[in-house]
Amino acid sequence: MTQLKLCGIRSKQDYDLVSQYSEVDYIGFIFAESKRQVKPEIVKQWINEDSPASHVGIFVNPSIEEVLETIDFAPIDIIQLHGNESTSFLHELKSKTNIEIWKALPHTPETIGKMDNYVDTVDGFVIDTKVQGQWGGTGIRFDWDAIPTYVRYSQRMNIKCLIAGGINPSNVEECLSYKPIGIDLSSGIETNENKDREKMNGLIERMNQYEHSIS
Ligand SMILES: O=C(O)c1ccccc1N[C@@H]1O[C@H](COP(=O)(O)O)[C@@H](O)[C@H]1O
Repeated sequence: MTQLKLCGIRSKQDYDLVSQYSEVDYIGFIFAESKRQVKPEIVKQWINEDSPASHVGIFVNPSIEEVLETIDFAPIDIIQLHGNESTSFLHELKSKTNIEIWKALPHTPETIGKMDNYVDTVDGFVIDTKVQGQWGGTGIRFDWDAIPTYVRYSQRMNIKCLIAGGINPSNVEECLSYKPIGIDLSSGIETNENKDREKMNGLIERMNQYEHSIS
């Protein structure tokens, strides 16, 4: 089954809702400046450490100290970097944390070249839509005809790659038809800034329907 990451958890209620679905592989928290920003000491109170899902912390151009302080508080399994972080920063971060690091990159004609720069340093990629002045969580999709290129690259390099940006219950089957390794959603499962049970049910139902239709 396609890997599933749900991101931008803002409350215990959001966390408990998304944790109910066995299909969820990753649960993400935004520690960067955003309407979805959460504090590590609060996140620590929400996380169930026995959860089968991995917990992902999202940062944008953080300092090493900021990441270390955050993961000291909150039991985070994966660091996702959504800014302009350099490979030397990533090396240093890896040596100081020794946990999985994913690099988020905006989809552009140059993205594969950028992945080449990072591939030996990171454990995974997230490809998101490029939106001027925003780092992520935009609810806007990119041209999904590009997905197979990212899939081929990540299979060749044996590295994880999730597709993000504007995926929602209404278009998830179309997205899955491009055969991504994993998908990452935030806005698409929200209503009035909360994760929405109906949208979650719709998402999982359609993902399961798609999987059955190809099996
Ligand atoms: O969601 C945010 O507020 C956010 C802020 C800063 C960096 C990344 C952010 N979210 C990431 O965006 C995609 C999901 O986007 P969408 O809302 O589904 O279009 C995902 O990678 C989040 O980690």
